[in-house]
Amino acid sequence: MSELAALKALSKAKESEEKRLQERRRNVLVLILRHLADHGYTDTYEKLCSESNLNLQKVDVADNIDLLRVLQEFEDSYELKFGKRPKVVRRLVEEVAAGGGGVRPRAVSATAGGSTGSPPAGGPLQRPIGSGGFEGPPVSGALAARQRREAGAALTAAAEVTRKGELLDRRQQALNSVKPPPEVGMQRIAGVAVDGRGAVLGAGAGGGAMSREEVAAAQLQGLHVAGQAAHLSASRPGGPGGAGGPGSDSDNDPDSFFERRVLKPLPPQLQGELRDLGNAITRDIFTDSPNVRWDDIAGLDQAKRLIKEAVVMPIKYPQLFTGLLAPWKGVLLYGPPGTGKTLLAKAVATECRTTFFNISASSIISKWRGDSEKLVRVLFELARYHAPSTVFLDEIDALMAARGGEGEHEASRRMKTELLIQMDGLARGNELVFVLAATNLPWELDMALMRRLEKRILVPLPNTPARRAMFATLLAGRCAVDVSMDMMADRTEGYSGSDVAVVAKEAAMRPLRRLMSRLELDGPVDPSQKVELGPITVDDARAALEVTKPSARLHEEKYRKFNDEYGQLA
Ligand SMILES: Nc1ncnc2c1ncn2[C@@H]1O[C@H](COP(=O)(O)OP(=O)(O)OP(=O)(O)O)[C@@H](O)[C@H]1O
Repeated sequence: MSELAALKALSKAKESEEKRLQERRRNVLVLILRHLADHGYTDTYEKLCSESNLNLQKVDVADNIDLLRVLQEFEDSYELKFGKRPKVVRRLVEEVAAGGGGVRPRAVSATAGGSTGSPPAGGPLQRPIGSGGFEGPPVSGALAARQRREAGAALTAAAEVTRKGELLDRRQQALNSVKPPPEVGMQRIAGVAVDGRGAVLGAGAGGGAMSREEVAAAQLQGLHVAGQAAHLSASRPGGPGGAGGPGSDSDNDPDSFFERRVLKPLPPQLQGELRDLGNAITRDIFTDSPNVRWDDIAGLDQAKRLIKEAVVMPIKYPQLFTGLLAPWKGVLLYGPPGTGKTLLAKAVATECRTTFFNISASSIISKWRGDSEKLVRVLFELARYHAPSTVFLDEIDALMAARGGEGEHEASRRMKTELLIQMDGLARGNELVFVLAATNLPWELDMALMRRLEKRILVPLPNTPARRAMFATLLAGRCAVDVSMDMMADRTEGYSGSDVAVVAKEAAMRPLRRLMSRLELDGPVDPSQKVELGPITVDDARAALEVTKPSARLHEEKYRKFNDEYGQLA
């Protein structure tokens, strides 16, 4: 082949490569447009149409292709090639850009298949340098090469900016550690005080002496942590009570980011006031997992088993639960107050990663009185839309006491009817939407509702081993060696789980009270003196048991009778 012919062939090959690249860029945009349209991101769709000069009236994806499938195939082929799933998305943390005061995302972990560097300044939303966009004439080979060079230079500059930013960040951190701003002061104290399970409180982390108020505040902070152990796993990082809050441990765990649920935008059929209601309900949806594990709930083995069978398994293995074995759509959890009904519902949502709608009857009644019928409709619409979902209706008795009673408000009657209609809809449909209703007064429920809550599960008072387990967890590391968990468990027959938590808190308060009164009497705190929060003694434990009475013994006989008549016995 002559030199000229070789050059011509080369240039032709380049041209067709350019063409393919252009086509690929356009295809990506069309795939994104289709994805946005299918998933209801209408505003973004419109915007992208006008920016890219494309729309789905002009072009559309070919049959059997969509973005999710493309991604899935990429993941499969990557796994085949490298023996592991690719990490497609990496977590970014937002931080104040050094110097500029703006917010820019910064990568904290690398993608499995990607680079470890930070993205260019400006963040991932910035149009990639050299992309050329779909609009405009095709990019020539020379131009593309120049763009690649420019892109390389821009990346280097961006990396430089990031490095400088990090240096500034580090300097800022150093400054902060010397002179904390007022709101950080409490965290500094808490850092010392949280260790307060029999811990030693000394000088603050900043090196300065702590004032008496600071020590007291720190103590209270420590107590607050104990108070959150209103729940067994409060001491677990990211556990309930602190789950998902800003700065919580789960925030620092890269994997918890991937557990966070991405909510779709509201369905387009919700318009006007229904849309407002939809927005209000969406705000109450847990996007973070409620973070309650089965093991966090002491005892209740039978209730756990029945709930797993009724709700968890059908979500995990839907193919086994069809026809006659179609899952129950309504489950009633009933029993004395404070026995773990809410915890059980949260555990279902955590274990199954369902969208969790937590609606208490009192909020429907107080917040939505006039609109409660519409609210119920929108709630179920959203639950279906975000399926698999669990709708937890707490205090259902307040909502669904027998209908038709004297003085029953018309709006309330309509709301109840709507709830029944919606539950019938669930029973007929195939969506994985479960209603978990909870009540302390099951005998007051409307019979029509009872019929729809097909599975009824008693959540009883905790037995002795369960109470023992609760005390052991709640008081871990706080007691003197001779405080016996068995004694505490034996002396709390008839107490509910939340009563047990109150006893534990009351016992933990006693050493704190002693410390507080010493602080009050002794005058200014000498920074070199160690201030000790002593352990809970046997006397403390006994006194706590003495002053805390069981709150849930009432109606014992009624629960038994109701369970015999309507409950699930095995
Ligand atoms: N089985 C249990 N294991 C661990 N903690 C429990 C248990 N039961 C109750 N608790 C404690 O009691 C608190 C209240 O529990 P929960 O809200 O689940 O009770 P509930 O049955 O829903 O109460 P109510 O009927 O009053 O709404 C929990 O936060 C937890 O601290």
